Amino acid sequence: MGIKYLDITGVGIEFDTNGSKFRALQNVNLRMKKGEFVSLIGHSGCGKSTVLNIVAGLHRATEGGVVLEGKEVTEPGPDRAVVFQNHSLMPWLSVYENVELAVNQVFRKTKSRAERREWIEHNLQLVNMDHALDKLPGEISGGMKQRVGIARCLAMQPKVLLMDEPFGALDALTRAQLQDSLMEIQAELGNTVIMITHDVDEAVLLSDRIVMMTNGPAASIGEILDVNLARPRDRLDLAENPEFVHLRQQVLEFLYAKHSQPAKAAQETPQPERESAAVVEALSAEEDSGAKTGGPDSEAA
Ligand SMILES: Nc1ncnc2c1ncn2[C@@H]1O[C@H](COP(=O)(O)OP(=O)(O)OP(=O)(O)O)[C@@H](O)[C@H]1O
Repeated sequence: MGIKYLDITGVGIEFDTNGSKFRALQNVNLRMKKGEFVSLIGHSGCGKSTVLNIVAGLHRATEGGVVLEGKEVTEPGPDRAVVFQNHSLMPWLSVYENVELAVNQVFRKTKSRAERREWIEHNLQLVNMDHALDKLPGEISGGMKQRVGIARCLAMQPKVLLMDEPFGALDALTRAQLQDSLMEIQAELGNTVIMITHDVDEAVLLSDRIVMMTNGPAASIGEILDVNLARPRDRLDLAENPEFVHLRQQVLEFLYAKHSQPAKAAQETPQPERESAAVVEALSAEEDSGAKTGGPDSEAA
C-alpha cells in the first residue's frame, strides 16, 4: 500500500432543517492508503452515510474537505462509485445494459465498442453474473441484483468504491457469499473501499481498519481499530481465531459500552431520501435522453 491516497480533513456539516441548523458531523479526520479497506460502523443516525455522501461529492462539507489523489472533491464523479443497499438498477434495462450504462459513461471515448463489450462481460464474470446478461432486474434475486450493482461500480474502475450497507438487505447466507466474493475481488483488483456496515463480524472479516463513530449530533470518529488478520481470510477459521474474537469484542465494547446511547438526533431529524436515485438518474440521462421514465427499481433486495 502506498502513501496517503484519500484524505478527509476536519470535515463538519450542518444541515438546514425547517429553518434551524442541525450539526451532523464535527471534525472528522481520516487518511486512507490506496488499496485499503475501511469500514465505518456506528449507531443508526450517527452520520455514516453523511460521511460517505461527502466523499461521493453528494454533500458539501460545511467545514473541512476531502482530497482524493491530490484533487479536492467538489462534486460526484466516476472516480468514486457508490454501491447502495438497494442496488438501484434500472428496472427496464437488462443486467448487461445496466453495466453498459456506467461503462459508456466512463469509457465511450477510450474503448471501442468491442472492448467495452468485453469489459462489461469481464466485470459481470467477476461477480458470477455472466450467465444472466439478458435478464431484467425483476427476474433475478436480491443477491444477484446486488452483484450486478457491484459489477457496475467495478466496471467504472473508480479510485474509491463507496459501499453503503451493501449487504444489509440480504439474508445471512447470501450476505456471506457476497462478502467472500468481495474479498476475492478486492484481493485481485486492490480496490480502495469505504464500506458502511452495522454488522460487527462483517466489519472485522473484511476490513484493514474499522472506523467507529460516536453518536450524533456533532458525531465524529471515536476510535479506529487496525485489523491485522492475515489474508485471504476464511470465515470458518476466523470464528475461533482469538485475534478475531478480540477485535470483535473491541467493536462491541465501543458500540454497547462506551457509546451505547443511540443517536437521539436520528429519531428527531427527518431522514431525507437517499441520493441514489439522483446519481443513477444522472447516469441515465447522459446515456439516454429519450423517453424512458420512472425511477430506479425500488423493490427491496
Ligand atoms: N440532508 C439532510 N438534511 C437534514 N438532516 C440530515 C440530512 N442528511 C442526514 N441528516 C441527519 O444527519 C444525521 C446523520 O444521518 P446519516 O444518514 O448520515 O446517519 P447514518 O449513521 O448513516 O444512519 P443509519 O445507520 O441509520 O443509516 C441524522 O440525524 C440525519 O437525520
